[in-house]
Amino acid sequence: MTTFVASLFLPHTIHFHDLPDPDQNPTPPVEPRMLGDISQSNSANDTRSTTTALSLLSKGTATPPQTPSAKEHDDFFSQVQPTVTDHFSKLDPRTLVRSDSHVPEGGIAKVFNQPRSRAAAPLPDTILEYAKAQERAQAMKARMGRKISPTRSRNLTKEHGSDGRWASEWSVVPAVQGNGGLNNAIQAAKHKGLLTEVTSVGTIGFPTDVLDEGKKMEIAEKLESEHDSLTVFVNDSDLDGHYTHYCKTILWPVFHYQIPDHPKSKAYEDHSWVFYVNLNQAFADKIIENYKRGDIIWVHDYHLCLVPAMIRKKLPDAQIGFFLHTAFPSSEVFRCLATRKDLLEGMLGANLVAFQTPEYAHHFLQTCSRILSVEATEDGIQRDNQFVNVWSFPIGVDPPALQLARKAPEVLQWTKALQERFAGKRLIVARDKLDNIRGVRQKLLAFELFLNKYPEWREKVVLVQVATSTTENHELNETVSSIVTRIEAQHSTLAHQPLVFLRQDIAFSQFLALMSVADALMITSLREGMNLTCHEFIMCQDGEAAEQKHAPVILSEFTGSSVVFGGSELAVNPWDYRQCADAIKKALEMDADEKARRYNKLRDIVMSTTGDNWVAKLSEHLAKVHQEHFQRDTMSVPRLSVSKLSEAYKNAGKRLLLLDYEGTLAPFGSVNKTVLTNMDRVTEVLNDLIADPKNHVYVMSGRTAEELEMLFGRVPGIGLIAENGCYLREMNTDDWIEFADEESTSTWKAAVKEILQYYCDRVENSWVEERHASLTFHYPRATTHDDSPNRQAGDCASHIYDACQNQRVKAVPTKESVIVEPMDWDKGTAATHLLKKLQKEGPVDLLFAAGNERDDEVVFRWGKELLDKQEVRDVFTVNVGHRNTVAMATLTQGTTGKCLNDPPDMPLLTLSGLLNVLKRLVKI
Ligand SMILES: O=P(O)(O)OC[C@H]1O[C@H](O[C@H]2O[C@H](CO)[C@@H](O)[C@H](O)[C@H]2O)[C@H](O)[C@@H](O)[C@@H]1O
Repeated sequence: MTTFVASLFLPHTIHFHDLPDPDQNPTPPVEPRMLGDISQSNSANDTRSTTTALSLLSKGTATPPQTPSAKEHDDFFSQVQPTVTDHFSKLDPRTLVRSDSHVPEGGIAKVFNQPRSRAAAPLPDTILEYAKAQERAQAMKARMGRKISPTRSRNLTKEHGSDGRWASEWSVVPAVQGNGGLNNAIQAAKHKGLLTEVTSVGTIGFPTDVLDEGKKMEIAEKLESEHDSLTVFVNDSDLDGHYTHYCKTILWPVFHYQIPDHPKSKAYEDHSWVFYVNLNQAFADKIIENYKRGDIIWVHDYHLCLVPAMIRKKLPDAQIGFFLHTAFPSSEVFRCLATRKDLLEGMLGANLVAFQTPEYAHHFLQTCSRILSVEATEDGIQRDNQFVNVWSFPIGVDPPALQLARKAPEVLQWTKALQERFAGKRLIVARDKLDNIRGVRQKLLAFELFLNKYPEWREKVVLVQVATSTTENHELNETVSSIVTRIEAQHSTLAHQPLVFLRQDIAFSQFLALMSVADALMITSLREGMNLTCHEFIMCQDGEAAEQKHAPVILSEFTGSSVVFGGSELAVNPWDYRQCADAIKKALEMDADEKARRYNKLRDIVMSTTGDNWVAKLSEHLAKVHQEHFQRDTMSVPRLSVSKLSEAYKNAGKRLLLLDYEGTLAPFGSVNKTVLTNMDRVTEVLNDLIADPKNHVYVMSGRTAEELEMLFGRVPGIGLIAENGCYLREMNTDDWIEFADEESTSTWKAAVKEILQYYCDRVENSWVEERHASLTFHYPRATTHDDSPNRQAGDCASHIYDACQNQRVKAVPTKESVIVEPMDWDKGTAATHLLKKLQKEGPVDLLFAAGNERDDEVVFRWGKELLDKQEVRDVFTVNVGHRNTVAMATLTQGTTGKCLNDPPDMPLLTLSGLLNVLKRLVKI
């Protein structure tokens, strides 16, 4: 059994040994070498706008430490680009990487010798132009009349200028980009034996059009055989259009609450969607091609939202999990995406959609409810024929591997060097990507305010901010540069420079050392899925190296980590500069006891919320829900075996028959009309059934007790379950048992009525139907094309879901209506009540339940449980017809005793087919 772990970038990539063309790749290729080997200065612009400790050293009074060498020491502060090996721990065999792996500015080709994109750039500006280009391409393809063969493609590559530079030696190296946190978690789980056969699925992270098919195959084979990795190759346009365009300019900002409202933004009609679709399809195809029955598929992050549904289409029974590592925004933000429905539908192809925090999961549920008008429960999304579980469980780091990595000689050397360098100063540290989401600008402004507000600290504190960047964001760069310059101009003295702003990444060993010597960490992301840098910081503060500093963590309340830390951090709102400035002061002035108290809690959390535990819990949960889904599905797949049913019926001493009314015994009618159809046949069958004293026959319905009494007045003595289980009239009695408590019903009804009235005022022809224990919002649609009432209904359901969370009511969107009813009572609870009572007088041997709607499924599931627990010898559940589609009515059989997989002896039945079955039974 293989577990596929699909993530945009594989944990490994390729480094070509050939020297690149200096015009294309200005940086020389990087072979693995020791720390500090490369000395590379910044661009003029960067040097102008950043402060470095190198300059600090030249101005300052501090003596450079002797170990590591002065050159190495200078390298740290002169923004040296780390080498390949610097990104990884040199001690840990699991290739521990930094959780938050950042691609260096200028792209991955700065680190490895790799080809550049051959995508035709720039992409067309508008959808219209894009469509025309597509048409032209299609026409050309049609004219050519055949697919390009690999040989032909090789020739084309030559014709198009491949100079063979990518044809010779290459080696597999650990990737710098990608989700380091995910890779570490998988490694840790493998190490612990929680996962055995894992196959990574991903791209090698660079454009491959220039490589010929043979080379691609060679690479794919090596990665598969030596690194358990399946390589997804897409063309350069798809890779670039997917990642740089759709992911980075649209999804990433929106998932982090940034709606591009710039007038020139094309975010909402961006043609790059097609590339997103193509790349997702390539991932799905690769997995489908390699899948074997029983395998498990995990799809990771926002780059691959469509993959679950694409796989589900081809592999209906596969066990698929989707984990979103980033934040998931509120529905108000998500609904701005033009492709919102496709993205949600894509994720809902999974059995389990999981998030870092309950808040993101809640947003997702609410968004599905509003945008897709589906029923959202606490546990997931109910769709017509499928339930998708929604869950949250936070990722973590790998503490043992980090502890080991910290013991590397370089880390210890750097720790010592930094301690000496900053002796007598208090150090606030941070490492963030320089993009609009990580709040570096806000942090600098808060730090500036701190220096202005608390002058007594000016000479004593240093903020070391490592700011890495993946994309060129001139506007942000300029803003940040001007703040850095201002702080420097205002607060630097001959003897002291309060800000060290490093515009490039540092090596992993330097990072670990920096985290170890710090007096506080400051993270001010405006939104972030988790932020594992905080977790790494906490591990680095552990033990001797940190001299038990127990340094506090100043952390944005908008990160998943803040939720996990539960208040032991110093939580800040990054937009509130005053609060952030005060938090810096608090961190620096915190007494030892408070520091230790907070630190110990944080340490316990990080030690228990680990990456391997995250893998284990997600795997467990996925297996559980997949099994549940499978059971639900098998309930309605096999057809009813009438011979088996007849046999069981004959042998039963006591039988319980639960028959749904509308859509099962009789067709659906108008909601206003009580008498829907000629009831003669139904009445006759029911009277025959209750004439047998072995039979306990109940009709279940959403209708009120009064309506049911009227409808079944000609079947005296029949049992009735009204309002979907809130009321019960036992057989041969006149009294109704009222399960729903009147007082709490009137309380929630008052609240819900107000909400429904709001929607009634906005949706034409809508109205509210009141029953004793439920309220239904009806919104007959004027035309089938008009989606707005559906949207209003989705909003209405999610509004109720949010407003009435403590009132134990659920809002269920159905066709042209939203039903609001109690959570605690349903047809299943009424049936349980009945069965218990009957069992007091001896066993019930046969349960026969027939229904057609979702509210009948609780009874089907309950029946299955009874059978599993052997509480009832034979259970037959019958699902009549397609939901809400009487014309298509079929009869299928669900959970049965011994005949789950029996061959069908009743192929297709209409509603009246059920009556025929019942008639046949009474004749036995
Ligand atoms: O920048 P991308 O290549 O698009 O990747 C997105 C980020 O992925 C990783 O971060 C995400 O996962 C982390 C672990 O679950 C989580 O802590 C973080 O909040 C998520 O955004 C990766 O660590 C980042 O470098 C990437 O930017």
